[in-house]
Parts: sequence; C-alpha cells; structure tokens
Amino acid sequence: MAGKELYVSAPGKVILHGEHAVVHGKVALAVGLNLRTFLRLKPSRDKNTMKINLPNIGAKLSWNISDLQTLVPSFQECEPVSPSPEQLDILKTFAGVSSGTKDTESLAILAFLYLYLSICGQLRRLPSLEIVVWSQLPTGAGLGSSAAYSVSLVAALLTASEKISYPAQDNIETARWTQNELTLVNGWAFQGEKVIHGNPSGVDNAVGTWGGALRYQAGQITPIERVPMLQILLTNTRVPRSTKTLVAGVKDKLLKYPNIMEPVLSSINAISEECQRVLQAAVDGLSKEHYSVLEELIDINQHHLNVIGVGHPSLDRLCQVTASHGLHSKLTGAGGGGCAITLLQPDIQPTVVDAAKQQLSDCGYQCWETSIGAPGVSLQSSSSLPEEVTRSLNTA
Ligand SMILES: Nc1ncnc2c1ncn2[C@@H]1O[C@H](COP(=O)(O)OP(=O)(O)O)[C@@H](O)[C@H]1O
Ligand SMILES: C[C@@](O)(CCOP(=O)(O)O)CC(=O)O
Ligand SMILES: [Mg+2]
Repeated sequence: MAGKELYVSAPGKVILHGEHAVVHGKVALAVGLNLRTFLRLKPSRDKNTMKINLPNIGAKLSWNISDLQTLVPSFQECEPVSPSPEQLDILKTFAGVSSGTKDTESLAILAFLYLYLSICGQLRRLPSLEIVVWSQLPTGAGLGSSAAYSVSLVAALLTASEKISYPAQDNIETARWTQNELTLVNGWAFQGEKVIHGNPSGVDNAVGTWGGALRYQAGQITPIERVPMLQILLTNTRVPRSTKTLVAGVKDKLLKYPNIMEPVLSSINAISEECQRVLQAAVDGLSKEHYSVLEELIDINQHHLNVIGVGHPSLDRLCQVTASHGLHSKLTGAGGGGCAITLLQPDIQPTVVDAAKQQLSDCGYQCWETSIGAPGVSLQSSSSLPEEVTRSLNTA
C-alpha cells in the first residue's frame, strides 16, 4: 500500500436500546446508520510533515515528523492497549491542550495523535501523511461520530502502515477487510474512543467496524441476523452535549444510589432482551402486536433514561410532539440533547409523518427518515464516493 492514496468510510450508529446501561455491563442493541464518516489519506508532498484536516470542526493542523518522532519511545504498541494517563499527559503537553479538556478539537487531535503514534510508531520512521476526515454525521449528537472518526482513522493508518491488507481490487467500488483484520481495527478504535469518551462501552466502535445490527454486552459482539426492516425517523434536537460528561454523570449517580440505580439499569437490560426477542421472533415481518410491544419498550426506556439523568427538555418536547401524532420516541446515544429515534409503522399515513416532521422542524430540530443496518468500515474507490463527499474531502 505504501505511497498510495486511499479512501475509507465508516458508518454512524443508532442505539435502539441499552445506551448507558451498556457501559455497566448490560446489553445494548445497535445498528449501522446510512450517514458515514469519510477519510482521505495520501502521502505528504513534504517528507517532514504530518497534516490533518477536520473540516466539520474547523481544525487544520500540521506537525514536523522529527518533533513527533521524539514521542515515539513512549508509544510503539504492538497491539491495542488502553492509553495510560502518562501517555495522555505527554500528548496534551505536545498539543498544548489543558488537562481535563472536553473541547471538540482537543479530543479529536489527542485521539489522532494517540492512534498515529501507537500504530505507526514501530515503523523505521513515522510516515508523512495528509489526512482529511469529513462526516455526514452531526458531531456530538448521539450518532456515534466519535467512533466513526476513530474507526476510519484506524483502518486508514493500519492499511498505510501495512499492518492490515489493502483489500481493493481493480474495478471494485468498496472492499472490506478480513474478520481478523476487522478485529484489530475495532480494538484500536476502542482505544481512540477511550481518549474521546473516557469510559466507552465499545458498542459504537463495534458498529462502526462491523455495521449491520449487533447485540453488544461486555465486549461480546453478536451479529443479529435477519432483523426485520424497521422504519425510523431520526431527529436531532441540535442541543449540544458531551458523551464524556453524560457517561460520568450516570456513574456518579450509580455510585451515590446503587440500590436505586442498579434496578433501573437491569430493567433497561430486560428491555433490550425483550426487543431482541421480538425482532428475532418476527423475521417474516412484524405484526401489529409486535409493533405495540416495540412502542411500549421505547416509552418505558425513555422514562428510565430520564431517571438516570440523561434526559433534556428538548427531548421531552420531541417526545410530546411525536406522541401528539400517535408516535413513540426515545433518545439515542448519550442523551442530554442530541438525537432521538421515532418508530414508524409500515402502514403509517405519509401525512402523519409529514405533520410530525413539520412540527419538529418548527421546534428547530432536524429530521431524517433513515434506513438502518448500513455496512461497517469500508475501503472505497474514489469513483464510488458521492459527489458531496469528494467535494468536501478535496476542497477542505
Ligand atoms: N468529523 C469529525 N471530525 C473531527 N472530530 C470528530 C468528528 N466526529 C467526531 N469527532 C470527535 O468526537 C467528539 C464527539 O464525540 P461524542 O461526544 O461521543 O459524540 P457522538 O455522539 O457524535 O459520538 C467530538 O468532540 C470530536 O472530538
Ligand atoms: C452512552 C453510550 O452508551 C453511547 C454513547 O453514544 P454517543 O457517543 O452519544 O454516540 C456510551 C457508550 O456505550 O460508550
Ligand atoms: Mg461518541
């Protein structure tokens, strides 16, 4: 691969049930989303420079390879390992980032530096690269943009450093790596998530890597086969929030009120189990009764998520608006604002959906009708990229 330009993409995700509880060992059900993060990597013309350009967050940085090379002795990992506090301190000092930062750009840069130095540190010399990452996903809205960022960076860096193969063949638009290679991508992307989130469960990077529909519990990833087609309305309240802060808040509540919070997490676990049971019992299509169960599960979980402290007035409003049209919604991802999902039954009148969407956009929210179960991280030919993506990557 050395010396080639490459394009990689990774999907965002929607958590159907189990957000937050999954951080504490419970089950989550998650699916790949057809909004993706795209990355272009090419060798730098200037042999002593590493450049990264992140147009979504307005960050453009470059470093001297010789300066980065001085950090290598503290990294050089053979396999994915958790970033140590000492390694993070070294990176913060190098990047001029204050400790305890939750700033978007700082977290993105720290994650990049950690992954670049760890993955490429064993090479004779760090490679001079130009990397652009651009995403269709809103950043920090619960759709796993941090994981899609880490997964696409890792797949590109592992390919560029020849630790995984270059799977593309002539005339093939998208190619995927082998299961073993994807396991390595997922393992490193989890470390990137740790830099950004502090204490991630690993569900988001698993969906970014494998796509489709997954059951995730304590690191165990089980693909859910033949999930019936679900129509989902995805709404972004546009209220910004930080996964890191929300995850830390739930942990504090759990430590303070273990006897009160643990049963709530167990109930969320039971909701995920029941949802999986319904989806798998209904491979030939969901009946009206199945839909009523799924709707009730959504309502109950939304109440639980409020109890554990990750609700937000914008999400309450969203649920009220959709309920007024007979629809059921819950937050997805870390909550505190960000996105919610609304289940749409297949025979729903388009006028009902349109009226709900209109009222949501009157609240200042952004809606998408999505298809779920998108493929995981992929190597793409430049000709396979939508025009919007090519433009964003090349003009950044
Ligand atoms: N396209 C991107 N470019 C740069 N950084 C990104 C991008 N997408 C995500 N990130 C990083 O991920 C962080 C958002 O992660 P998080 O709070 O977990 O929200 P999300 O729900 O979108 O994953 C951002 O602050 C930024 O550091
Ligand atoms: C809240 C959590 O369950 C999901 C977070 O998703 P997001 O970063 O908000 O897209 C945290 C995790 O699983 O690591
Ligand atoms: Mg995230």
